[in-house]
Amino acid sequence: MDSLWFSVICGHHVSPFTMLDFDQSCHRKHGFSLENKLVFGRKPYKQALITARVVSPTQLAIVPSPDKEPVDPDQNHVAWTSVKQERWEGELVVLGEIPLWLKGTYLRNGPGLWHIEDYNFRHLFDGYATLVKLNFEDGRLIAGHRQIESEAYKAAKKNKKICFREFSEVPKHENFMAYVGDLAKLFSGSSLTDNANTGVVKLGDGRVVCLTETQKGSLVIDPNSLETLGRFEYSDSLGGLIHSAHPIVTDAEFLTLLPDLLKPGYLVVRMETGTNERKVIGRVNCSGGPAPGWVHSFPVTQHYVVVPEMPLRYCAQNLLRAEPTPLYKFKWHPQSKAFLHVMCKASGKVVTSVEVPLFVTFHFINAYEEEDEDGRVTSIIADCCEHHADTSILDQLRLKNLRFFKGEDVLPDARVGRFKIPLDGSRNGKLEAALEADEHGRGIDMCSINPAYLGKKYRYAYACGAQRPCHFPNTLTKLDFVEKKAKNWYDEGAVPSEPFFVARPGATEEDDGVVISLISEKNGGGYALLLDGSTFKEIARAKLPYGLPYGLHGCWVPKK
Ligand SMILES: CC1=C[C@H](O/C=C(C)\C=C\C2=C(C)CCCC2(C)C)OC1=O
Ligand SMILES: CC(/C=C/C=O)=C\C=C/O
Ligand SMILES: [Fe+2]
Repeated sequence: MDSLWFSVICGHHVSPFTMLDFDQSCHRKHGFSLENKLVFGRKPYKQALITARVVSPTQLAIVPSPDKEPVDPDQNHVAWTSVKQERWEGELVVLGEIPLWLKGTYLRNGPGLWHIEDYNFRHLFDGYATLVKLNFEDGRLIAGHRQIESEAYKAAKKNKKICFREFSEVPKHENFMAYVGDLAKLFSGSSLTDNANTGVVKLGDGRVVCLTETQKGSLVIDPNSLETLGRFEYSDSLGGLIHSAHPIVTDAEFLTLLPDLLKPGYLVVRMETGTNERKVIGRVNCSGGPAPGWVHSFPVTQHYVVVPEMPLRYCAQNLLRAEPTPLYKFKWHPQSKAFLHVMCKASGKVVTSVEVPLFVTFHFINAYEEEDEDGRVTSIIADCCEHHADTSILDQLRLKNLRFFKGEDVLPDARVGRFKIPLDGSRNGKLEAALEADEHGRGIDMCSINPAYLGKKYRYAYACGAQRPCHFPNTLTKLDFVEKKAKNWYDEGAVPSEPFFVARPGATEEDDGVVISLISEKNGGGYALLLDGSTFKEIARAKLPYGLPYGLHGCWVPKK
């Protein structure tokens, strides 16, 4: 318990206060002292200019980290180190200015705890979910983080071992019969994880849901307390075990894809806001391969859903294995080719399926329709963070690789892949870079756009790029698809998470707003960063009491 952070005393608010006041009141009320451990104020550190909401440390279920004292700082970057404790909340000191119009909560989800007892997980995606919040109001910022209480997480803590199948980790079986029993449970889905560690979305009715690739890993949370409220139960009988981890969510609906591993294809489904019932829009049959391609995400236009069929396909044999394969639950099938299918949202009809060059992507950025002079849709443009049809990025995201950086340039190249899908019956689509990849250091992933441009012609995207040499995307980049230029933000040794764009209410320009990112620093620290959406210059930053692990995707919950 060498460096625990308490989010301070119970039942009262003190703001602003000096460390001395704080320490004394803490001692008076609770009989413990913080011994200058709050080092996140402005210098001198004895003045911790925070407002503390008060949680007794005895109420915190503390998860001690097994990590030993840092030997080599490169191997112990806080981005890849388990979160220090289960939860924390407090006000941060803001340097710069938070726009007064920014009122609401940014939530970010991600895998933040990569060990149980002394067993260390292997892959970034295995970690138990850590939810982070940044609550902005009146230029002030209250931050917090909390572990998501999935069944998988609770069972692991209780039994001191992994109890469900994670991305690459599988529970260890005591004997062969236990293994066979577990396989049976795999088919029913009961052995699959509900560790909702990938994203978080705000539904049109206000419910906030954390998600992962398993359907059972859809968990409702309270965006203020970050408490896990329970499972989001899909009330339909569509079944299936997996879905896209990135549904398209608007105020009106929730669209997602349900891969069908038995009869290779995908169901395109829609859940109307205010309901828990998904209804089938239509079905796409795969054009190649023994199984559907992995659909981590997919794009939509105003009238169409684009269903990607990557040659990186789900693999039933690999699903059954106890030890991870180089491609985990997937298999690379270049001979099966790659396709994009376009489904009309209104009719559920597949209007075209085109073969495209082989590709690998986690994240589609956006898509839109191109029209001729008579307003007829002639083609669809779909953009994604494309890894040059190379699956090695999956291996690069093993914790062993992320924790080892000796200055070598090992991040595989990536580009903004721009697909052009003709709607004139042609059988082939094109794939080209939307801009010179050197503009963003030949690394690109973790993207966001102005949500008002979802499915529409757009000019800007925000993402993580690369400043070489590096082993992981280490810049924030603003992409301009008209000028074909990028603006880059970089802080040496820092690992920034997905830049998230929030539009200024009433804005008319696409990039009028702010970009939020959480930064994990090389010295173990961390801060929340706000960039101007237009100039891409820093407007504010606020240091966290300690650096947080890397996180994946976020959402914005505006203040009501
Ligand atoms: C990316 C990304 C992956 C990750 O996924 C987590 C899980 C638990 C995935 C599990 C599975 C597959 C990837 C393939 C099919 C089977 C199944 C076991 C459901 O979180 C991420 O962000
Ligand atoms: C971290 C990442 C993918 C996350 C998926 O949700 C990719 C990083 C580099 O491309
Ligand atoms: Fe993702």
